[in-house]
Amino acid sequence: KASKRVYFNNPMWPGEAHSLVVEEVLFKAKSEYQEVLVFESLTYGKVLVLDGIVQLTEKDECSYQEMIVHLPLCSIPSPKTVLVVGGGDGGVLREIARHSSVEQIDICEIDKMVIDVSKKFFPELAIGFEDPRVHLYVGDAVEFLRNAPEGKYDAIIVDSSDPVGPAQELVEKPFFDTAARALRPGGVLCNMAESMWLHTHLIQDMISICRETFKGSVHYAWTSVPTYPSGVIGFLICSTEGPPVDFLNPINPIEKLEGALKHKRELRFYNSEMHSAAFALPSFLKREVNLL
Ligand SMILES: NCCCCCc1nc2ccccc2[nH]1
Repeated sequence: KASKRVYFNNPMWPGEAHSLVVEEVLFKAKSEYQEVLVFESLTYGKVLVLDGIVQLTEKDECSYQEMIVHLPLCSIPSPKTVLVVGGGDGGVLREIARHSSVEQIDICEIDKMVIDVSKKFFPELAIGFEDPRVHLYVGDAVEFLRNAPEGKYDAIIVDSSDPVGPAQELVEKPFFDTAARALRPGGVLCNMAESMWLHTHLIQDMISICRETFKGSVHYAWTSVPTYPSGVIGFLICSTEGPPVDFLNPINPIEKLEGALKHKRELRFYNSEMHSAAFALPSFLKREVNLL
């Protein structure tokens, strides 16, 4: 069976391309917001692509999903209310469900097709929607947050796609202002924050906005995702003014997480050493972005 190769060229990574061998295309359609593609790859399992950008593969999604959730949630004592912006594939919900202190998980995803496609093709991620603490809102997160009660959330996780489509508004100041207002004092925000190799200007812009909006602390952390061009993705992690948050030394030890397993799947990437290491930054990045 001849398999073909797909090449991912994109203005987000000019001058380079990432490619994967395709065994079989499983789904391809245009939603109200973006093109949604799912295919079986030769070596990374099933792959979810939105507007030509790989969002996740079965093989390496654990790196992104576990780090974007446990870096913030393991940094605050017993998180209870969490909001997910984006995250329609369900992987972030699956990871939040490991925290037994969490009582309510709101998720605001704009594109229903992403949810339906994940439930059909990525059951090991969409399992996150089965947790009884999850409340799903399909709509625009800026609108959702404008109507959210002040100080409602302990943590907000922004699992967005790139700011070149429906997620454009999730890197702009109004969004950060509404997120800060919806967080309790000492609450934490964790956003997907692109690649240190490719997007230091965008990272700097986000940091500048967050330094104004979040009077607690602002940190950049990163992880390895082989199927993201440049091989890494970063996270911008902020806390509002209030009880200080020490992101570099997780207070919720990993044992508590393992113990809270609801769905019998062990952590494949996150642990407390990877947590602390994620905040270690290369010298060029420390020079190019003002993190302290
Ligand atoms: N919603 C999951 C995160 C999606 C991130 C996708 C992504 N991965 C990238 C790698 C390099 C440049 C831009 C990128 N955008």
